[in-house]
Amino acid sequence: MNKAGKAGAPQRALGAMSGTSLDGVDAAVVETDGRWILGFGETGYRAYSPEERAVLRAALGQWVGPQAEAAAQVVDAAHGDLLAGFEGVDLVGFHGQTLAHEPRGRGTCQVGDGAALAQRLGLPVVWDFRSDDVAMGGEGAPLAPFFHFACAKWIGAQEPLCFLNLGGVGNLTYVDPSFATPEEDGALLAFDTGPANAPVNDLMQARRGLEMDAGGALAARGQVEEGALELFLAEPYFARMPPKSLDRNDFSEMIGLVGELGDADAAATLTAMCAAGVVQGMEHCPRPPARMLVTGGGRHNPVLMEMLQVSLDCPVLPVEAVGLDGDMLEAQAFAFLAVRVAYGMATSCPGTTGVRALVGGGIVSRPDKD
Ligand SMILES: Nc1ncnc2c1ncn2[C@@H]1O[C@H](COP(=O)(O)OP(=O)(O)OP(=O)(O)O)[C@@H](O)[C@H]1O
Ligand SMILES: CC(=O)N[C@H]1[C@@H]2OC[C@@H](O2)[C@@H](O)[C@@H]1O[C@H](C)C(=O)O
Repeated sequence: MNKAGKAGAPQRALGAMSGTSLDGVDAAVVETDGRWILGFGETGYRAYSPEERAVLRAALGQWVGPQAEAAAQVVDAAHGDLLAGFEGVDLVGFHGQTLAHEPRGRGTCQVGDGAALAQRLGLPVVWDFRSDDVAMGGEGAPLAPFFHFACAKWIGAQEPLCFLNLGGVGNLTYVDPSFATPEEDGALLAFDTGPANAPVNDLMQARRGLEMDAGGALAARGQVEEGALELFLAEPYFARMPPKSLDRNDFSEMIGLVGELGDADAAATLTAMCAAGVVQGMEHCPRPPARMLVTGGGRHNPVLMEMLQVSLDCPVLPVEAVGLDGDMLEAQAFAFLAVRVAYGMATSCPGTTGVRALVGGGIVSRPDKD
């Protein structure tokens, strides 16, 4: 891998992400030369059916075997359906679905066959973005930070700022836009903040048979149990210096901390845990950011957004405040990263994943000509 690769001709890249909440596949087009965002294009979404979701859920934590293979088939079919509907695309960035993530142990596992997708779409497909980073001593996640750097430039940011993604897991990127490139030491710091929506979703599923606490309505009626919150923050993960990353189910026992509480208090406490992980994480930022731009489904939860706002000294805003699309930022990130991989440019650095040196992960699969 030539990590010193340079930006090239503009490409229209289509990125696709199947996130930890297992709701469906997001896809989005980005025009980029690998360094700058030149424009945003069409977006799309393909929800998983309840049956497909059950197959994916059953495979979480599986590295190989029939359940992982069944999950891979679901992922391949859903991506094939969704991505075939896009036109005028030069290449595809295919994240796949993370089933297991243990960067200091067995590695990282995203299912989905990029070579088969390249045949089906008749386009080059970049995939397996995380493995090289892990092999080089990195966390393999988060990978969106290089795209966040480009977003900061796109919106004309002059002051350091944070991007916060609140999906199943939370991840934070501190960007200093005074640097010219994301690879420079100090331009980026990134890490997973802790569980975000996953524990609340699990609670809603277990107690009410619902997917989520829509609008934070249940949490809004509850009281935060401070003792449980303290126990949560005593987890060694929070004292670890970043970069650091999590698997979706790393904090699944959190639900046990609220086991004795009523539904509303339990929802309020799990929501507060998500916010507290972020607030704790902010201590690692080299300078206070001028604003925090929030992406991912958690930005739709006003209780969570308010908990963040009261604890942080900067404005906490959905990314829509600066004209970005908070439902598509991750898919756009993998479009952008695909072009960087194609041009031999780095996709992570010591500040984003803790990798030893700059690394450009990813496999490029091209369709057969005949
Ligand atoms: N209106 C809403 N009210 C409350 N919570 C919401 C709302 N909309 C979405 N969410 C939360 O956001 C979650 C989905 O977030 P998102 O789509 O960003 O996850 P993801 O991309 O799968 O996760 P990750 O970024 O961890 O891979 C839902 O499962 C839910 O918990
Ligand atoms: C191993 C893995 O798939 N991690 C995801 C997950 O979902 C959110 C958080 O945990 C982040 O670390 C990462 O995704 C984003 C897109 C990233 O790599 O930047």
